[in-house]
Amino acid sequence: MDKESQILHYIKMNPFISQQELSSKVGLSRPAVANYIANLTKRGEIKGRGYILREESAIVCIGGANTDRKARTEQKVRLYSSNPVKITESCGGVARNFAENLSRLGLSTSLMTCIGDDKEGHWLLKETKSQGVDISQVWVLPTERTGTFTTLLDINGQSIVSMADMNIYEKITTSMFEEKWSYIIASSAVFLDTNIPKDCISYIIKRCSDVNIPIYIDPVSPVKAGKLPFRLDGVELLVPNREEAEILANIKIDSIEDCQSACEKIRQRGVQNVIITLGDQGAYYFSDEEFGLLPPFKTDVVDDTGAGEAFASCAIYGIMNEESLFNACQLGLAGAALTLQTEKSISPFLNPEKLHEIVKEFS
Ligand SMILES: Nc1ncnc2c1ncn2[C@@H]1O[C@H](COP(=O)(O)OP(=O)(O)OP(=O)(O)O)[C@@H](O)[C@H]1O
Ligand SMILES: O=c1[nH]cc([C@@H]2O[C@H](CO)[C@@H](O)[C@H]2O)c(=O)[nH]1
Repeated sequence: MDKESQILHYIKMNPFISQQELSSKVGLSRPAVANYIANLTKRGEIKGRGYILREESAIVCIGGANTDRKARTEQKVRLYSSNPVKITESCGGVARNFAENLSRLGLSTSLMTCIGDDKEGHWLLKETKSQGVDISQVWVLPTERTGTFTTLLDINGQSIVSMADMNIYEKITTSMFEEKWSYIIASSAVFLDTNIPKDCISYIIKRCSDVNIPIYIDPVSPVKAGKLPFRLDGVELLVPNREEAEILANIKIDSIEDCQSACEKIRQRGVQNVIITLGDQGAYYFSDEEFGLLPPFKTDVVDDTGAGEAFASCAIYGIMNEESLFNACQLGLAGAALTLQTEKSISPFLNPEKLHEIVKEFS
C-alpha cells in the first residue's frame, strides 16, 4: 500500500487519529502527513466531518423521512364509504422527527435517510435543514419516490388507520452505511428507527456496540418492530408503544405486571433501559435501578401523530443530559403533551425551557 492509501486506511479505522499518530504509523514526518491530508481533502476523499473533533452532544438519526398526509373528519367515520375530510401535509418520518425534535432541544443533530429526487423530498430536506439539522448525509435516489405516511384521524384527533408507502427504504444497503461509517462513529450517539432493511439495522447495532456508541431505538410500528435482531446488546434505550412491546416480548400486555414482564424480557435481549408508552395511560419505565408507571400530563388532543416520537426524543434528551430514567420520562411526557396540541407531527413550541416549564407545572 502506498503512503496515501495507508493514511486513508488509518483515518477510516479511527477518524480521530492525530497527525502525530499517523506519522509514526506510516513512517512520515508530521508536516508530510498534513500535506497528504490536505491533498486528500482537496480531492474530496476526506469530506472533513469524520476528521473533525467529536462534538459532545452530536447524534446521528438513521431511518425514515416522509411526508405525512393527515385526513381529519368532522363526524364519525363510515367504513366502506365516502367520508368528507380535510387533508393537511407536514414533515414526518420517525428518524426525521427525532432529528428535528432533538435539534429544537439544542443538540447538534444529523439525519441519515433517503428521499426521491422529487418535490416532496426536496421540501422535506429544506424544512429539516431550516430547523438546524445537518442533512449532508441524506441519499437522494433519482428513481424512487419519497416515503409517504397517510393517516385518518377521528374527531378526537386519534389515528384510526395509517398507510405507510415507504418502499424507498428497501433500496438502502449495508455498504451505503459502510461508506458513511467514519461519519457515524464521529457522533456521541446513534438513534435508529426500523424503516430501513433488517440487515442494515443489525449491521448498525453490531458496529455501534463494538465501539461503545450508545444506540437509542424507536421500533416504529408492530410490523416493523419484527425487523429488530434478537440480540440488542449496546442498545441503551428502546421505546416501544404497547403493541410494539407485545411483539418484542412475545407476550400480551393488559396490566402493569405485564408491562414489567415485557420490560424484563426485552432487557434479557441486551437492552439497558426500556420505556413502554401507553397512549392515554402514560408510560412504564424500567432499568436496573428504577421502574414504575407515570400517568400522562393532561392536555387537549388535536392530533396524536408524532406523540410517541416526541416522548422518546425528549426522554433521550434527558438521558444524554445524564438525568435519571424517571426524570427523562417526565421530559418525555412534557414533549408528548406539547405535540398532542398541534396538527403537525412536531410541536413548533418545543424548546428546553418550555419542556422544563411543563414538567414543573405537572410535578
Ligand atoms: N390521549 C392521550 N392523552 C394524554 N396523553 C397521551 C394521549 N395519547 C398519547 N399520549 C402521550 O403520548 C405518549 C406516546 O403515546 P403513544 O403510546 O400513543 O405513542 P405511539 O403509539 O408511539 O404514538 P405515535 O406513533 O402516534 O407517535 C404517551 O406516553 C402519553 O404520554
Ligand atoms: O412505517 C412507518 N410509519 C410511520 C412513520 C412516521 O411516524 C410518524 C408518526 O408516529 C409519522 O411522522 C410517520 O411519517 C414512519 O416513519 N414509518
